[in-house]
Amino acid sequence: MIPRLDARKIAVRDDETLAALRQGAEESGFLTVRNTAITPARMRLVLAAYGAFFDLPEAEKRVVDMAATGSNRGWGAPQSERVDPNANPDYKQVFDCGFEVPGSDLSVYAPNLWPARPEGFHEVIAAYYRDALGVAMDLLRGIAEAIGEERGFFDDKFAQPMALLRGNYYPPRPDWAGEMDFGIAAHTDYGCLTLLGTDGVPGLEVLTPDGKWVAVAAQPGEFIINFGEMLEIWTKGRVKATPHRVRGSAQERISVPLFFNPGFETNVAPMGSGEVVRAGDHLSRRFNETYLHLNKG
Ligand SMILES: O=C(O)CCC(=O)C(=O)O
Ligand SMILES: [Fe+2]
Repeated sequence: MIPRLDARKIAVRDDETLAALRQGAEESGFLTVRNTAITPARMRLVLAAYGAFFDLPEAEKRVVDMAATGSNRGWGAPQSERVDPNANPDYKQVFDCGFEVPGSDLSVYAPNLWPARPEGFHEVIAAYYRDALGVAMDLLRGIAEAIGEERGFFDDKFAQPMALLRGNYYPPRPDWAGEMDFGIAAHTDYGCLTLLGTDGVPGLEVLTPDGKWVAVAAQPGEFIINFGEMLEIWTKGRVKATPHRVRGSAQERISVPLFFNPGFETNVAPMGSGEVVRAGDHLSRRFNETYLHLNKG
């Protein structure tokens, strides 16, 4: 149901692989990709860096708490985000970093907040951010082709991507957790494409068209790819933004999504509609709805 692809075959435009890529984008809204430029060993290093950060005493994480800022850079405490208004705030913790545009007063391009420890965290994560952007862009070129656009259709729109890299830490599912409590509650991602690395522990569940939640797992080095609201709007519903969630289990878990979003001014209105929906407005609205410290309502 969820296509499992080889990035090397996407690169050489293997017909069968491109057909599976299209099917993943247009039907389930999820697929997996292995053999990208990011090796399993590299991914384990990144997961270990996030793990060491989340292990720090809370007081140290508070130094880079995004709640003290007007943007989403740094640490997000448990219950700091509510992605589903019908569920309780998520029990996960996060660390977010993103694309910086020096001098910009847009919060989506705000400066990153880096913790002093663990040693090497900034270097490991920033280097991964850079390389993951390249992998995501390559996948998006494949998607452009799969939906009948020029291969370079998205290139200029992603020159200053509002790309957000997140480390998610899910502790073992708390014993107080009830029906309305999730590691991350049901949601669709807000942007275009999400490149998700995980430590291999199961937990992600994806909603199928017939209303069933199915588990999707991948080992470090294999990525789960899904698509977000902007790309669904932009492609007139051709590419699917599929709901997903993590309830959590007795095993702790780390996942690392890169949310790959175009530049602020990019028009993501349905292609050819003549309407205007600025990517930055959509993303800012969704951030304001879901991060409790940005919630003005
Ligand atoms: O942890 C996962 O597998 C999914 C995380 C997720 O959906 C998100 O951060 O948007
Ligand atoms: Fe998500």
